[in-house]
Amino acid sequence: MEMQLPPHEGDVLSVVDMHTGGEPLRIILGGYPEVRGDTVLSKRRHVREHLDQLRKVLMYEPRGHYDMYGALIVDSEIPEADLGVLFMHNEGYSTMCGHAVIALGRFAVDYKLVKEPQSPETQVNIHCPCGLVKAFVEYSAGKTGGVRFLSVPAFAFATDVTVTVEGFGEVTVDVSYGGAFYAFVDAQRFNLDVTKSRTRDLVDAATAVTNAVRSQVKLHHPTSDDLAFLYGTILTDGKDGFSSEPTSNVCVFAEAQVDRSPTGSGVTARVALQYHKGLIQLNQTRTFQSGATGSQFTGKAVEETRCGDFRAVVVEVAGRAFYTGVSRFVQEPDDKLTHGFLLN
Ligand SMILES: O=C(O)[C@H]1NCC[C@@H]1O
Repeated sequence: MEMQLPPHEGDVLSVVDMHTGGEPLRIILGGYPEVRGDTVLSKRRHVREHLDQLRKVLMYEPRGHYDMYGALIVDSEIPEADLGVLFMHNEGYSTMCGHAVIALGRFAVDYKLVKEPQSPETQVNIHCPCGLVKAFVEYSAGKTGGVRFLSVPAFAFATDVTVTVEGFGEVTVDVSYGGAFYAFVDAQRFNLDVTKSRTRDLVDAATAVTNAVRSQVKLHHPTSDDLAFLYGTILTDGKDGFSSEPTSNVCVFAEAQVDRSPTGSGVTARVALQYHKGLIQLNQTRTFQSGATGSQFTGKAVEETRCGDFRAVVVEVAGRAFYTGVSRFVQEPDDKLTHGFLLN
């Protein structure tokens, strides 16, 4: 039977679904109104203020779920960018997303958003809200594969900051930036293990840390105030010294959303932190494993740079994304739940 659209009213939202290390990415192909704004950052403000109901339609139940993640492709004001992108999740709009860049790199080549793919790698310049991210997509015999990307300058913002965390007392955290700001804590501080503990316990501890840092530490970013907020907390296994063994972490971001992947922007921030502490050298590759699914990314600092007054590094992260399907979503006017809902 041929697929036909059911009864509906209004625009049909069409998407391609992928996952990177288990973390979903819903790439929006059509159905969105024009996103106004001269820059990718101002487009991010525009969708937040004027089109947020569409985020809920696509991210929330019944079409999505609590931990759904999305990407909306937009025009970029940077001439060398192949595409601009806005990221969305259960609470709003992120400034950087590594798992999405890994998926979008493949998608951009497969859906011909770049001219003339090159073997063995095709470069795709993706303008994220945090800045230009260069992705390199494996390409041979017409097929796309793994993706590595060079992120925006990443830096340790503050180390050994003590905050008072509700339910846990004083906790010492590091705060680092990898396109978004994260707090980092060894899960042992909460008697938890990122690979074995219940997800709910990891989420509770990480969320308490996020709330504490958000209210007690003032963040700033040298290039834009839009970037100066804490995106989430990453609990680690504490294995930050260089080793050829993988190190595990779990990222809890936005509104207690759990990343299934090792978190590309988190790996970027964690590598910057390890480099800042003298625990790794340039070009020493580490493997980062998701405590949630066991999926892996690699990460290394490849170059020293600056970001305003911060000593920063360019970090390369690599991983693999897969397609899971395509969908067309419709709405019916008498459906009271059409705008989406979440269960807490
Ligand atoms: O890989 C990343 O960077 C992202 N995954 C979900 C949370 C982060 O934005």
